[in-house]
Amino acid sequence: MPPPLLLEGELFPSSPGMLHRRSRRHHLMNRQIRRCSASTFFLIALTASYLSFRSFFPSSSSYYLRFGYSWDRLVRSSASPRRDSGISVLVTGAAGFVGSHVSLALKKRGDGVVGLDNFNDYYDPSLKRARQALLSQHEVFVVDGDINEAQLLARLFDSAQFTHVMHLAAQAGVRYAIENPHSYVRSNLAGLVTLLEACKSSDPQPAVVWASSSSVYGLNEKVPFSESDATDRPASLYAATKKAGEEITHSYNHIYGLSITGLRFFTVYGPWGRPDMAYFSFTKNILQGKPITIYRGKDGVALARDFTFIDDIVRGCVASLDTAGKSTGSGGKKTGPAPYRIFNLGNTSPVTVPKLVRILERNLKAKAKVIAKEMPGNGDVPFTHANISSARTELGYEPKTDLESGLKRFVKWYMSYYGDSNKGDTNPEESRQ
Ligand SMILES: O=C(O)[C@H]1O[C@H](OP(=O)(O)OP(=O)(O)OC[C@H]2O[C@@H](n3ccc(=O)[nH]c3=O)[C@H](O)[C@@H]2O)[C@H](O)[C@@H](O)[C@@H]1O
Repeated sequence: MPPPLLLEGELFPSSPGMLHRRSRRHHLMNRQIRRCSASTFFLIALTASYLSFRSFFPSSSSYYLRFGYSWDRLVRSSASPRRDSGISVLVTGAAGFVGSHVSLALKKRGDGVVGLDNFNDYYDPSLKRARQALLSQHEVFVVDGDINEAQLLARLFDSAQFTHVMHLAAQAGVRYAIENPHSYVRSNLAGLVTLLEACKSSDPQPAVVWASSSSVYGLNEKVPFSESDATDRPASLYAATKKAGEEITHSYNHIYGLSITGLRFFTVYGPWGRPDMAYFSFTKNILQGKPITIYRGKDGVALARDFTFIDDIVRGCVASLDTAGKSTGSGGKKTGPAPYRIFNLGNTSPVTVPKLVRILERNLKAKAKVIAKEMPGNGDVPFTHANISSARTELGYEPKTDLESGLKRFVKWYMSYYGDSNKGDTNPEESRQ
């Protein structure tokens, strides 16, 4: 194949002058090509080393977003108390129902608060984002992360000196365990242990207050339920994981000197509540003219719950933080005994589910279309009733809100949040009702 014309002319010039000029041009071009190759090589090498540097981190951009200078600054500033002798609290599940309320209450009285939440889609995550937005208005920083991320927890404890951890992140819901048992193991067992490991290794160790559940009483028939009652007959996997949590926290208290307070919440309800709970989904269905199912116990007996209003629960949580003794461990070793406490936080006045529906009907000015069904054997218990003497004595806990006034406040919030647009339709738990 003949060589290209231009090249032929360069190699066999028609005149010496031309040869000279062409040879200089040729020389210059060669130099440019060499320079080009060198810079191309340099660029390739640079890109390669950048890429291999990036691969050290799970995701470089999220790494910098999470652990960059401004992330640290946000964590530190959010964790700093604004009052003398204020406490500094890491609240897990901060975008959840109880977590968001407790975070706000602490921040409002001048304590430092950093939230942690994985924003999972067990129920409508947009409600969790709305709670986060509210917290952000009050300068509470909520970190997007999971309690199973040991590296993240270690970094949080490095960035701020938390005096307390309010552990509320969990897989909630009694009946959903039939559908997704592993999410209970992941959050309520594995996540709990990862969090306790971080607490035990932190120096100084924080005091831990965490959410257990009234469901640990399971098939207990002695009423009202007292903390000293047997809790060895759970009726659901959810209850079993909460009971296991009480044992797990006990072992961390015993071995590492972590100060532990477990709170057995009794069916908490109120504004910004959880859409998977009966009072919430009943409200939505009544407004939409859809039927609701009311379960009945043996021989048609109405089921009852010791429904407890969120503000009362918040007071109990804050009092638990305030009275929690210090952890005694250091460098992963206990230096003396630390407090281990368990309290019922209930309302002490159980109300039947049909009565709950009647109160909702009055507040919503609408009639419920009721389907009555026998309670399915999927983890439910017929009734709950809290003895709160211990919480009264040790925490000064005194519930102030009856179901009538609490539901009134819930309905007011529901109407202002959703309007009558029935926005609740987008909730994933819809399919679970
Ligand atoms: O106190 C607790 O420890 C627990 O309280 C609630 O669990 P639960 O009391 O079962 O609350 P709901 O799911 O709101 O049910 C309340 C009552 O309504 C009944 N119900 C529920 C749903 C339904 O469609 N129909 C119905 O009659 C239930 O059987 C129950 O008696 C929470 O969902 C748990 O996360 C929490 O740990």
